[in-house]
Amino acid sequence: MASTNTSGGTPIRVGILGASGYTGAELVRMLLRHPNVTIAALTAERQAGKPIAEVFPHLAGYGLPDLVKIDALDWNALDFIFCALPHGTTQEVIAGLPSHLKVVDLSADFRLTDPAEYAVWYGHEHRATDLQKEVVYGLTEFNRAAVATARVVANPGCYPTSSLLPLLPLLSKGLIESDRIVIDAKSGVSGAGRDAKQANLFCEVSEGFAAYGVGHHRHMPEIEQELRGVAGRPVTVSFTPHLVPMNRGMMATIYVRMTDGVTVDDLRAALAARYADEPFVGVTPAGVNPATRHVRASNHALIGVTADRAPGCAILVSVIDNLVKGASGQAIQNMNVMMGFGETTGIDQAPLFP
Ligand SMILES: NC(=O)C1=CN([C@@H]2O[C@H](COP(=O)(O)OP(=O)(O)OC[C@H]3O[C@@H](n4cnc5c(N)ncnc54)[C@H](OP(=O)(O)O)[C@@H]3O)[C@@H](O)[C@H]2O)C=CC1
Ligand SMILES: CC(=O)N[C@@H](CCC(=O)OP(=O)(O)O)C(=O)O
Repeated sequence: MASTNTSGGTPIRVGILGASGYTGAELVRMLLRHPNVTIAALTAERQAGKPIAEVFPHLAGYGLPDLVKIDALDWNALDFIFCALPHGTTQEVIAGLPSHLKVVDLSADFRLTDPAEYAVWYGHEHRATDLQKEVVYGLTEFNRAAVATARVVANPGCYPTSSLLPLLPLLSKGLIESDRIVIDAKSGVSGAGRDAKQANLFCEVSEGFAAYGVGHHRHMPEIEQELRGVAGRPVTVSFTPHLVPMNRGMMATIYVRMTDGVTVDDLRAALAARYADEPFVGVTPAGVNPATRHVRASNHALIGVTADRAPGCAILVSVIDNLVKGASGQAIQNMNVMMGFGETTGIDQAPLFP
């Protein structure tokens, strides 16, 4: 039941570092149906030595390699690496890889281009500043050309992905003010990873929901970095994430002030035009707002635009699946671009509904 190559070419040999985590499992699930890929190596830390089916029973029967420690890998037997390790553990690992390997890093370790800003938000010095200079930020729809020639791509965070997809086109066209952006975001609990933490226990997350990282979440500088790039000046956002009692899914409800003379219909038309040729990003019709279940387990993003009662203001509702477009799906999308495969290959599943 391993993946079969229908393209005629030799499949590339892929290694997944952190395969015993949630994003690692999603990479395996989707890559199993990718015709240009052979899953050649899977790593874990505490779970090393086990068959992956022991850690994830849903992945039994696919002929997958066992989980091993990173230092047991033969890099010469691999062509491409997905790095799905916790942030802070990744910089030295990727900096130490032989140069024939292309890499998509799902962690936050290479997303901030300024190491000084990284040190402020992540609490330690950046450990691979030379490599940082060549890493490309992989919000695919906005960086396709640079991703195509990159050796190492930093996959965006889930909150930044859901926030930037609606905001970048509107800000770059001068349709919204850059100083009045409020992002109220919600994530499913899988966003916190599979590691056991008290805050993620059933009794802590069920039957209620909570804000966290209020006023200081580390995705703020990532969002602001990318908005600054299109605005041409510093942008400060108000961003509050919430943990909601569902396994997967993410919604960013974004409040913006339109520039003088701009209407909500202008915003919707600009987003629809920007994404008309994009396979994974859609804009809902007037009066329709997207829900997380409309993109569940898919690489799709959906954006709704509605007038606010406050004059001159609009509300953008943006949904993704945090584990797919917010992580593993976008990582495969980036691999497809880096390797010259069809961009939707292996990730063209329709959303799972209900
Ligand atoms: N979950 C999400 O929705 C998203 C996650 N991300 C990012 O992707 C990365 C992976 O996230 P996720 O899959 O949720 O994390 P998990 O906690 O579920 O998995 C982490 C993986 O890394 C391994 N690992 C942990 N510590 C080390 C170490 N010191 N050395 C080597 N391997 C180690 C774990 O192995 P073991 O199980 O053996 O301990 C496990 O395989 C993170 O950087 C995360 O921030 C990005 C976007 C969204
Ligand atoms: C629910 C939850 O805890 N979510 C994570 C974000 C997941 C993600 O995208 O984080 P990285 O930047 O680490 O890749 C958080 O808030 O830290």
